Amino acid sequence: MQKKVLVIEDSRMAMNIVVKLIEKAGLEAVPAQSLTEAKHLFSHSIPEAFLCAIVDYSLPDAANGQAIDFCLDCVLPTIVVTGRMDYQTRSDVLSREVVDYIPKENAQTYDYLSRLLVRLERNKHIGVVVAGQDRASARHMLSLLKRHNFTTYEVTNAADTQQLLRENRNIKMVITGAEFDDQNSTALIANLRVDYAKERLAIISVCDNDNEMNSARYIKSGANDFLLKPFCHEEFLCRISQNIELIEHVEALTMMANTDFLTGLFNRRYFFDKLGPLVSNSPQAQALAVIDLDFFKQVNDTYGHDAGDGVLWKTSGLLKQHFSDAVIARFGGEEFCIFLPQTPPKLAFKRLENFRRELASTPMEIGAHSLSISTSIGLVTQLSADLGETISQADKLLYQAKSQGRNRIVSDIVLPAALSRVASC
Ligand SMILES: Nc1nc2c(ncn2[C@@H]2O[C@H](COP(=O)(O)OP(=O)(O)OP(=O)(O)O)[C@@H](O)[C@H]2O)c(=O)[nH]1
Repeated sequence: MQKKVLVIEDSRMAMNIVVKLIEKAGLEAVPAQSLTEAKHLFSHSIPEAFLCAIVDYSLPDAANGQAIDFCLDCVLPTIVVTGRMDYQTRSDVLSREVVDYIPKENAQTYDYLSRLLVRLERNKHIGVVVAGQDRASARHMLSLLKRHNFTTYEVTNAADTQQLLRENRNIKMVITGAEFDDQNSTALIANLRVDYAKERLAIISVCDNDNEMNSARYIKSGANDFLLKPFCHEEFLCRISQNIELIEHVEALTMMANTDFLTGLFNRRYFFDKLGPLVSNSPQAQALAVIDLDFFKQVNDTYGHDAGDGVLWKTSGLLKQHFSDAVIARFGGEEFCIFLPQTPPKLAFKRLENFRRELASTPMEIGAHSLSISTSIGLVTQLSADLGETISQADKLLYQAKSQGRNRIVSDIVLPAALSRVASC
């Protein structure tokens, strides 16, 4: 369900901008020009439907932040956007449990707000561990993180930190302090780095301001960033968000580098990187197949390149359906490669045969056309320790499948006649 954002703002211009940002973030704006209108709208809504509220500090019927209190009483994560930039207003806003305080200073204000909205939705799926902090600091940090929708964990010793990371793949950040029961902070950071690269897990060290050497020690032990105590609410959250955003950028780039844009399947390079070591360690009980669409050039020539793309996309979808436990890659053009882990030869053949039959017997609806598509498959069940060699062997078997008439599997296993017969489609 599309989440809603309550906006309480009396300036028509600011309202228009904020509503556009909300819609751009894929959310639904519920605009109110006064506190009274907001109360009315909210009382007629389902509270759980709201992601957050964006509130002007000063409104005609709520001059001193009463709209903020209303939203907080409704347990709405509240972002305050205001033209008032004086110290008193800022302290007054930040003394409440708001998500953030954003002064309307320039166009960047709205850019920041836009990123914050995206973050609030995404942060729900991101875990942050607060480790080795004194009670008061831990409580303060956890409260700030929860307001930003992060999933939070608190630990007091290094062993629990490592255990938590092993059990929760959603954790992308550890905020370490110096108050560990079993290990010092630099030792924990160095140990975490053995298993988690900087691009996978951000470690932020929070250190006391009384020792200028601490920050450098933590960074040299592997921390991504540090914060000196005492820090302010905004600085803490800006550092957290920037480090999380950096990890997400690297994840997105890695994804782009490893996948095929059209089908979303892995590409050839990733297939070799991931499977090369795996296959060389234990080539037994694995199967690998190269799958190639038949007469695909004719599809392009007859129906156009876009229709060809549609066929590739739909074929990939069917592959994902049939082989959700396998590693599937698009090797290029109309050729796919699939690695089936822990699959005995006959089962591998049967599963590929089911796929081949379904593809060949189900006309593919592409635009106004209904196309018959078939595949030829080369299957290897006795894998060599060298992945490249196995793929060449699968290619040779695929070539045989093509030259024997296409729409069939040729494998390195001896099968009963009934199974190896060409399916009539
Ligand atoms: N639409 C589309 N076509 C592609 C893409 N990549 C390669 N092709 C086309 O795929 C076709 C492959 O043709 P061929 O290698 O002759 O293979 P084929 O027609 O399937 O013939 P056989 O494999 O012998 O059955 C060529 O026309 C390429 O231009 C792509 O990403 N999208």
